[in-house]
Amino acid sequence: MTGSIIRLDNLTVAYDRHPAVHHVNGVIAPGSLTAIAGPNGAGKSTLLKTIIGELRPAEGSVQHQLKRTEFGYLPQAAEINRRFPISVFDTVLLGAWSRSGAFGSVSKADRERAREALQTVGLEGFEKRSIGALSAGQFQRVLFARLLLQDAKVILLDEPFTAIDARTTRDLIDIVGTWHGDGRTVIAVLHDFDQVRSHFPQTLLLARELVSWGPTEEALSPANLLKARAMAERWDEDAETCQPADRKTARPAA
Ligand SMILES: Nc1ncnc2c1ncn2[C@@H]1O[C@H](COP(=O)(O)OP(=O)(O)OP(=O)(O)O)[C@@H](O)[C@H]1O
Repeated sequence: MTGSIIRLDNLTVAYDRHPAVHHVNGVIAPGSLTAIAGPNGAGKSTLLKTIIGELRPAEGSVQHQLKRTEFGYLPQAAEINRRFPISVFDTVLLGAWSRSGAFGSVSKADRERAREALQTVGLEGFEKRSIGALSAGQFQRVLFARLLLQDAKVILLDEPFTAIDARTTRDLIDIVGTWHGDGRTVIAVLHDFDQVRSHFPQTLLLARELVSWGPTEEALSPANLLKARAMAERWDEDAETCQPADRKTARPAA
């Protein structure tokens, strides 16, 4: 696997000048399956949001040739409002938005695809249920069905298996494997190192700065994990401006 679909060039992101991600360099290879790991507050969600263009870099850049609609993005569960009165089926159909447009009608083919996506995630028969009346695991399945319908080139998942039981996690990991098999590029923020080691060939270990990026076993070596922990212990939440850090260059995903 060679080349890059996304390039991070000296990427620095800050909230009100408080730095959250510092001077990250590296590339995501097309078709790669990458985990982003690191302690709480390491900047993992910030990095995903910057890649999809929701946040703007304070310094450096994210370079790619993709349209926004070619990114599929699953935010952390806590960021999604489930009180909105919308059915499971209509939520899945939102995945077809890039084809139908904001006010266009959804094609018959997309309605059929939505039904198939619900079958794939094991939620056949849930079409009319309101999303507020689903368990956390069922709702996560709905969001995966929406991603299936979206048919994105690059899929970013922010803690997709947090608070999800083992069986649902297994089913959703299988879908991630299918996306990888289809040649899509998948990037997921994960906290469970066993999951990362078992299913994600590449890992980016972040502690505001890049600690390591490459084949998972190397990236998550005991020395790198210790380093990430030590960096997290040194964080100054009140730092006003981005302090110059050693520039670290990541290796391209293999
Ligand atoms: N909207 C925001 N406004 C101000 N600061 C923020 C905002 N979002 C995140 N931060 C801060 O940026 C830093 C990185 O947060 P981020 O959510 O990216 O970390 P994370 O690695 O995803 O953490 P976790 O594992 O806890 O989800 C933290 O110090 C956080 O408090």
